[in-house]
Amino acid sequence: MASKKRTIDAYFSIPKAKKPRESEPSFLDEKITTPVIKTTGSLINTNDYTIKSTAPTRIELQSRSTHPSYPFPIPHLPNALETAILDPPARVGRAIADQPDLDLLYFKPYISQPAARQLFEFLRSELPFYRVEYDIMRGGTPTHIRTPRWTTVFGLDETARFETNHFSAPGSTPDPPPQQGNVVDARTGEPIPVGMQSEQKTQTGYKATPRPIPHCLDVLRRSTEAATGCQFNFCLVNYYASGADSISFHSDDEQFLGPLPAIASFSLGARRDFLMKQKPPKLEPGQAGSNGTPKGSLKLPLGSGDMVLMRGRTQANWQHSIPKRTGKNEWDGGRINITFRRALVRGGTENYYQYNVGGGPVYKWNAAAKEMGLLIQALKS
Ligand SMILES: O=C(O)CCC(=O)C(=O)O
Ligand SMILES: [Fe+2]
Repeated sequence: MASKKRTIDAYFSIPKAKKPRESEPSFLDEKITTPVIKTTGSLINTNDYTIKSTAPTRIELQSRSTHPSYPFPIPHLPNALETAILDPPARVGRAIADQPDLDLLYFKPYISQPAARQLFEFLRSELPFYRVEYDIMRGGTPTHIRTPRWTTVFGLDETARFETNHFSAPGSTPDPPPQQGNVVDARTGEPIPVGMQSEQKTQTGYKATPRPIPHCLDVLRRSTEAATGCQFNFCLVNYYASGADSISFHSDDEQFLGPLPAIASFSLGARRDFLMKQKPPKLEPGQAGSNGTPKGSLKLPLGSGDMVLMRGRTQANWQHSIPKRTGKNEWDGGRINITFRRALVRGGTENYYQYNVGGGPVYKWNAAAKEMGLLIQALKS
């Protein structure tokens, strides 16, 4: 999925919504069953993610990230977990660069096992999730795609920032991020409208309604920046409820990330295989024959707490995927993937919200039913 060549002007304007990442035929996507929506189950947060010895105090529970763009407030991490995450990585990263254009740094693990388990339970319980659907043309045929995993996203590209008012709530953790408000131009500080409907209006504002990275994920973002020397302004979260959830081969090579993007990718929960394969070599114009067979490949069985930094020429030359798992491996208790990225221009913000939040309903983990439930129905019950 190499990006098409674009002019500089096009590069700095809002691109048309890019490609969906899924390349499975639609019948595969349709096989993903709609989650059974429980109207009786309560979605009130029971904090079932806590490990007994580090149960949050009442004060900790009062500390939450709030923002008009959030469907509900998102609690801060329990103090002990926050401290564990702010510690330097449990192991130094191992460079993997033994194949052409491959440049990885593999922390195995980055987060210790108990902290990774607790973070998994916390994020699954506390974040809003979406099952995004969209229509595309595939080989000339209109195709409906149902993203085969749960997704959510937070962040804003480099051209803008969230206005800060430096208010910190009583009982907040020692180093709270300032309360974050309106979206403003990074250079001028002028307010930028969000949630714009018409194409014309999106020249001045965002179609998307960007969400600030909540404190619980910002702690990990800051730790990752310190450990890698890279900067990140976006946080994408995938939840693979079982082996039936997946992500097909793709590259995160969008132009809005710039030419050599660094992407930090965390795994929490069940172990899943992360497959990488080299892109087929490009043909010179006029060159006859097939594209040739890509030679390079790699399999990393990512465990809870592991982090892979993909950098340099990796996205330009390699694809990656989390394939489905069937049979006895299918019911694995679930896996969360968190990626930190740096989007340079507005097109990145529009793309990420379109494909990771979309226009459908909000879901939240239902601890009693042990599945995602529709938020709106749970609140009514
Ligand atoms: O779940 C993973 O490890 C990979 C996720 C991924 O490739 C993506 O979100 O772009
Ligand atoms: Fe990816």
